Amino acid sequence: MKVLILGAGAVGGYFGARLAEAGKDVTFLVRERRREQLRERGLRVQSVHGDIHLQEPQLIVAGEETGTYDVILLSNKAYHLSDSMESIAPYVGENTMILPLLNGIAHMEQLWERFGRERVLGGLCFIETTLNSDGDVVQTSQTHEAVFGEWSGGESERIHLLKETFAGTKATIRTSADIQRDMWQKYLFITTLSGITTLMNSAVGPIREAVYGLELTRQLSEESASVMRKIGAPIDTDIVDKQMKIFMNQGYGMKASMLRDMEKGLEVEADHLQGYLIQKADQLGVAVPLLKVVYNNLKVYELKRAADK
Ligand SMILES: NC(=O)C1=CN([C@@H]2O[C@H](COP(=O)(O)OP(=O)(O)OC[C@H]3O[C@@H](n4cnc5c(N)ncnc54)[C@H](OP(=O)(O)O)[C@@H]3O)[C@@H](O)[C@H]2O)C=CC1
Ligand SMILES: CC(C)(CO)C(=O)C(=O)O
Repeated sequence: MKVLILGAGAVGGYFGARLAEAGKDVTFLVRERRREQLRERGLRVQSVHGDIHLQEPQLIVAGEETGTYDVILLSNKAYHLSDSMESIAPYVGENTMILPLLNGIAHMEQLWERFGRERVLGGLCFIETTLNSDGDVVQTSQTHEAVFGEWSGGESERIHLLKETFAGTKATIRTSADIQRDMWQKYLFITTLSGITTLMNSAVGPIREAVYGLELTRQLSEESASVMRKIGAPIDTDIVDKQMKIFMNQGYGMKASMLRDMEKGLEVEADHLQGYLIQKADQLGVAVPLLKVVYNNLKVYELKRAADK
């Protein structure tokens, strides 16, 4: 199978390098500046699971003619979705599968609208990874998992083929028969984790220790879960309890990628994650006061960032 990865950033660079390391036919669709950097340094990954150095990763920029691909992994940030969809469009054929690894859920509707529901799989990833100042991927904790499946559930023939394609890769790339639930639950987890760590400007350890840290984290999770339930999202009844346990088990220095991006002065996915849920909450009459504090904090960051430019 021919695999195209949109973006060679923290997530796409990591999983793409792992696939290439395993000998899969992987091409990265990147922008000009990233292509120059990757041509100069190669694609380097520093990882707790072993480093990788791809000296000459296969690279294209949008518009180059290569024909279509069997599967396209999307690993852009949500605020680059429109551009990313335009960039991949020439490489999408009749049977191409589009597998998004973005956090959140709102991108699914945009992808369905642009490419048709049939082509778009559900997907997500659990990984803590970032780019350093040289553009190398730095992956720092044990989990390095990507999950995919048919949005409508079950395991189809094409999902089976994709699973075989990804087999033998030194990362956990697995299927889910209920990817909708997995995506909503990951959305709940990341909305809470990115919300509380950016609001407190801290990794999870000090938040857990501070006087109201756990209470506020739970409140945030419960607010988002109540919106999701009102929407009819398929989340487990005890999901908040389960995710609080996961929160307790994270390493002391664990941070959401959104906080790492803020620390670097980069754009954040506030509208895509917290903003989307607040919009739904307001439409459905669900009170989400703490979620609004979190979102407002991100909006203040965005305003200050724009003023500093
Ligand atoms: N980092 C993490 O630990 C995790 C992130 N996620 C989620 O994964 C998604 C990706 O995050 P992450 O990898 O951190 O983000 P990064 O910013 O590190 O990477 C995104 C990449 O997409 C590229 N890109 C954007 N638009 C285009 C385009 N039109 N053509 C080609 N390349 C493009 C960017 O290229 P350029 O360099 O040119 O800007 C960039 O390299 C987000 O939704 C995030 O929330 C999920 C789990 C963990
Ligand atoms: C919580 C985590 C690290 C899990 O993959 C994540 O999705 C993020 O920080 O963006």
